[in-house]
Amino acid sequence: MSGIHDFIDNEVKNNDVVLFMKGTPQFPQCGFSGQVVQILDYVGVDYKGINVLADADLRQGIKDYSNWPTIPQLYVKGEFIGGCDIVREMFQSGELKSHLEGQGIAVKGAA
Ligand SMILES: N[C@@H](CCC(=O)N[C@@H](CS)C(=O)NCC(=O)O)C(=O)O
Ligand code: FES
Repeated sequence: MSGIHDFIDNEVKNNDVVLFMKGTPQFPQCGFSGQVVQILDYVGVDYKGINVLADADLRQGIKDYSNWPTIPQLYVKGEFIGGCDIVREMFQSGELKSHLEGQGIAVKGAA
């Protein structure tokens, strides 16, 4: 358990934008994860996708780490942002882009 916690901790602290998801950015294996992939790609931000389906301990571990019951989960600069609903709302309001820019993270897309 602490091994998974440390793995997650390292990933979210060493990558500006991390998406814990089902499947990969190239091949999402759930519509909720796929929606966040589409949004991040549209915004044009670089991110690391981590497939929780590859590891049952990781799938549970990220829920414990974030105290959030579902996948996907988006992290920006080590901070938990939310799941699909929250990311979509932030995207629609423009808050996602402004939050990324406020953190000094490049956004290259039209949004
Ligand atoms: N309303 C959620 C949708 C995500 C969701 O419901 N995920 C479910 C189905 S993919 C989940 O992760 N269930 C626990 C699991 O599969 O481990 C959100 O905003 O992210
Ligand atoms: S895997 Fe069935 S809803 Fe996500």
